Amino acid sequence: MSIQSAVLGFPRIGAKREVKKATEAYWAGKIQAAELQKVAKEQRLARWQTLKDQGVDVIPSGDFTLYDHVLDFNATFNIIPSRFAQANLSDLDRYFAMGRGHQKDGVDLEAQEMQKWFDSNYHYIKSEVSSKTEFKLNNLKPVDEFNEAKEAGITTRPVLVGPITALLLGKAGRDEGAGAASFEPLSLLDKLVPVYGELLKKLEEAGATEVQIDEPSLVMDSTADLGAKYQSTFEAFAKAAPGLKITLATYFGRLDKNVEFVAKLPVAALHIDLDRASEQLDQVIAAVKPTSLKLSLGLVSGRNIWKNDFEASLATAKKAVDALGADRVVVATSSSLLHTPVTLANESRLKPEQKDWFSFATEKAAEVATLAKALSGADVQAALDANKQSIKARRDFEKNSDAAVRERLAAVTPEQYNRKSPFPERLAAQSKVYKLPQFPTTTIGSFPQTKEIRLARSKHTKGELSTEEYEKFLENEIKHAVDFQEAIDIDVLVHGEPERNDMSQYFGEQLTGFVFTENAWVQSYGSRYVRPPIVVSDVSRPHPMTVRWSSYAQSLTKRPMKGMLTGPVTILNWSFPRADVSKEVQCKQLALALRDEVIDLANAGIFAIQVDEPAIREGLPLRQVDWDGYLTWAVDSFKLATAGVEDKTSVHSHFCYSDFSLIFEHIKRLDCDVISVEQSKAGGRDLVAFHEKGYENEIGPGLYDIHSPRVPSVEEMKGRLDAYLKALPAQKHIWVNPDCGLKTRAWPETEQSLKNMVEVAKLARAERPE
Ligand SMILES: Nc1nc2c(c(=O)[nH]1)N[C@@H](CNc1ccc(C(=O)N[C@@H](CCC(=O)N[C@@H](CCC(=O)N[C@@H](CCC(=O)O)C(=O)O)C(=O)O)C(=O)O)cc1)CN2
Ligand code: MET
Ligand SMILES: [Zn+2]
Repeated sequence: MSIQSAVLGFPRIGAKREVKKATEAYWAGKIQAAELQKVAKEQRLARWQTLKDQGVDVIPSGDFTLYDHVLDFNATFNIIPSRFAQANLSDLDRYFAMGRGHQKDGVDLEAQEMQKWFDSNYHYIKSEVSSKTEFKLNNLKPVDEFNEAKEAGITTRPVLVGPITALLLGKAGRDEGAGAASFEPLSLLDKLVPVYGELLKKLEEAGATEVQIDEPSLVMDSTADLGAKYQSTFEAFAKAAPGLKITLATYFGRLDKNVEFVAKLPVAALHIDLDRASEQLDQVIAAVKPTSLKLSLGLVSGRNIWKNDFEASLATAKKAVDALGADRVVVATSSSLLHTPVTLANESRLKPEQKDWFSFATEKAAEVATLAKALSGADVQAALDANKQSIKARRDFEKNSDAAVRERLAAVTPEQYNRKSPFPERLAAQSKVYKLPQFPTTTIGSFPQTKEIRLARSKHTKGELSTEEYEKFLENEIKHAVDFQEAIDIDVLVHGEPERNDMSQYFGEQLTGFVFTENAWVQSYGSRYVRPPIVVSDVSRPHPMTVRWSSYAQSLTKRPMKGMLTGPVTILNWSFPRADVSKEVQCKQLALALRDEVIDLANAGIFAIQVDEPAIREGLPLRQVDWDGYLTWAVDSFKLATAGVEDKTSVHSHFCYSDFSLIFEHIKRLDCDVISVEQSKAGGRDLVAFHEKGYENEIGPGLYDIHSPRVPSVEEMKGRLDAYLKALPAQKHIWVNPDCGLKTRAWPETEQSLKNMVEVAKLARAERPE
């Protein structure tokens, strides 16, 4: 009996970022839709061929996307808010408009809200549903892509977002009007299921024998009471397409008690994540044993880049084989591989001994295939031996540690976690340094990362531009940003971050203990990708990282300059962490490195220092019982990084991606002088908690969405500010700022948007004199 290997999903960006380049060229009007579709097709074929070449048995289809797979789901099932449905746009432009907004030829559409995909740095587009949503098959993308693969000679397993997860991830849209606050997206399940069943039927008719339905929500507390809904849903699917074998995929965490109802569902196989939650294996085996379910073992991580330890994986798999029999076991990736880079093959600068520690998506596909072959009794001894050697070499390296870093961390005292005085005293001390107006205006840090900036950096990396020339270039950029902010009358300035390729990678590149890559891009949202640095050993700061740029910027102006750092939790969450040391230790090592930087900035005369922690919320464990453990070390790390300065220095932080109400007490414990939060798409939803819990420190709720090129009008932002003021009636100190940094924007829209924003602050000051 041979055991099958399966890959749950593969990166869709292309090994050389082909999809980014083509979509951006299309948006810029440089290529036509047909050219874009041609690139998309080439990429789909290349992905299938890669997986086939690596020896994978079960190859996914339908997981390719030009923007986001949840947006694809919405387009297929006609979850299209009326403002998009009514717009005079092609289907493709309507699709992109839903993801990124549209402002052209008199059409002005705000993008839909983005949200983090579970605990990852991937963002999906949040569906807007309402009682007016009419599910129907608006397109047949999953069937078309299945057919496309079939024509290329590859039989695939189509992948679909599960209906319950899809609805749980959505929200009541504007079309619901006044009833939106009480509208439950899940109430639409009964209407969605028959249409979903129709799609399954069409896949079956097209010749599919299997389908993968992703229900990652099953690893969250929110599904504990949904057993009956899952049961009726999957019963309906079994009826709609009786010939289709369904693999119900769960990932990113453990099923816990949900496994009791999940094991009874009328599906063919259950997939579990043994990378994130290996502890669930015994419980799951016990639950599925009496049934006829197959168990798909998620052994090869879809979330990190470490080479799989074959010996450990095979031991785990044997446990399942012994309990269930070989015919009921599948070996798979833990989740889709979209969170990992495409291939190690394009990394030429990693030292060979380091390269040998890693596996990216293509290499992971080969790992799954090898594991399945090993379990099926095929002769893969050479591969097993090579793997054993690599793992041993890594373990040997991991024995090294930096004594100075370890000793410093061990010697940290409780006082080092806290500012010297409480907020009101700090505020008094800070007001003596700079007297800011009411509704002070600021931005979140970055200004447009133009083509010129990227080109200069790329030339500098390649040695075509000297360090002196590059730094002169950056100074000019900073000067331009400072002059602009003064000209439009911003109160607290930033230097604009032109020197950074990415807010976490930039720090990773300057700290000891990280390695970084050349082409290892991972999709963050739409056409925006990141190259997460990799933590391989103890972390320390060999030299100041940002002081030079902030000091230069401050030298250009009398207005207060805000220094700009990425916080320890965010650097860690946006890196690939090492696996041999706890995240807490890695985070606190980062915190100590940043603490020195914060103190250096203050000593250089920087008045305000913003330490961004946009990823603190995303790293929140998926099960609530695990929250306190994480939040304790995460918040402590931020405090350790920031509390070393005197009262007169203003510590800011910034958070994007809403839903802070859940972790509000911990946000409070950060004890920032000022925090800015993304809020424009959430319409003030998160501010309720700040009011109800009596938050006293200063807040800057974002006035406009920066992910979209559209320019918000004064009226629009003034309306938003008024709504925020209503939600925060007792709050004395409200800042006026955008939702997030402006790096993905171009200058023309940035100039106009910020001018409008300053106008809004001035209107508000006139209405509420001090
Ligand atoms: N890590 C991370 N996660 C995050 C964020 C973030 O800023 N960083 N922000 C939130 C939203 N996510 C985002 C993710 C990426 C980008 C983004 O702008 N990415 C850039 C790449 C940034 C980068 O690393 N740029 C490098 C390399 C740029 C490049 O493509 N260079 C060219 C050469 C220059 C040229 O000719 O243009 C090349 O290599 O071919 C640089 O500036 O140096 C992109 O996709 O375009 C923005 C937001 C949440 N998660
Ligand atoms: C994703 S949070 C971004 C914060 C950063 N300071 C910026 O302005 O780009
Ligand atoms: Zn942000």
